[in-house]
Amino acid sequence: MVISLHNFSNKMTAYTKQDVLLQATDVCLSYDGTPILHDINFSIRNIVRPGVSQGQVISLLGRSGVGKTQLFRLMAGLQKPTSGSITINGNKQVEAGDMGVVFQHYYLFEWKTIYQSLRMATSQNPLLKGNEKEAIEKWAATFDITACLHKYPQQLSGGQRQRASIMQQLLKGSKFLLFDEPFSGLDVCVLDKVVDMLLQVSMADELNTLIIVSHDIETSVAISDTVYILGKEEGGSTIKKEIDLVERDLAWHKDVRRNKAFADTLDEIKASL
Ligand SMILES: Nc1ncnc2c1ncn2[C@@H]1O[C@H](COP(=O)(O)OP(=O)(O)OP(=O)(O)O)[C@@H](O)[C@H]1O
Repeated sequence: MVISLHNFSNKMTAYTKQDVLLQATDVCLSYDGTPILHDINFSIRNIVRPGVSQGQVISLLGRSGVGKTQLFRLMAGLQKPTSGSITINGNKQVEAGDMGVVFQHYYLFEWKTIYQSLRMATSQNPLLKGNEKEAIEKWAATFDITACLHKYPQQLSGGQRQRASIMQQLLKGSKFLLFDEPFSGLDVCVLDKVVDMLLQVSMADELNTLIIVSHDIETSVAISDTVYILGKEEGGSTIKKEIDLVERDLAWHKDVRRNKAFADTLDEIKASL
């Protein structure tokens, strides 16, 4: 069923939301009886656009200390909720390794060249069997790090390390990619490149699902289709608001920041933090 039609720049954009890719159900987390997260419920669905390989981009926003990192860790399978569940692809409880996780301090093996690290990543992906080298070279060209492949991480800039780190997760074959503060500490030009790169990754496969935890509200909203706002309540933090940016015709437009509705949405988000 087609949910909605949008008219932008004379182009009609039809889309449907189909299978649930990730489901959080009644998730609670406490430490020594102190509630941190409470009653977290949301589902991420596969967005399907005719003729476009459209992945999903979700941002998780909230004030400092609200519990974003804790929810990130639960989604990454690095920690179990005290109660409730997070499942992917039907009914599979998420476990460490199911998701590609790109930490803020890009984790690469310091004693291996970038190529060696990436080669290790490809060995975990049966779909690349026999084409590992080609896959590495293709993504390296896309991410503009071909010249870095035979260097060690300490010989790379922060931006190059970040791109290598994202490639590492992509080559493992993870459809879910979790990003912890991907925009922090980047200069404006590099930030634009990272945004472009994330959009390319999201559109590389219809099932690619990027989940971004960030303090940079404007950049996050500009590239997302959905925003979740985590807010504090008596019994722990919970999702206080979900904003469907596709419904608002604010997703998938390069110049969205010039749109008045975009500015209004930023104001709305800031007011609800
Ligand atoms: N191991 C732990 N034991 C007890 N409390 C913890 C533990 N880890 C985190 N917390 C608490 O959980 C709450 C949420 O922390 P979290 O790091 O998820 O916040 P955040 O939203 O990511 O903050 P920031 O934006 O500042 O990184 C905080 O009150 C923190 O003190």
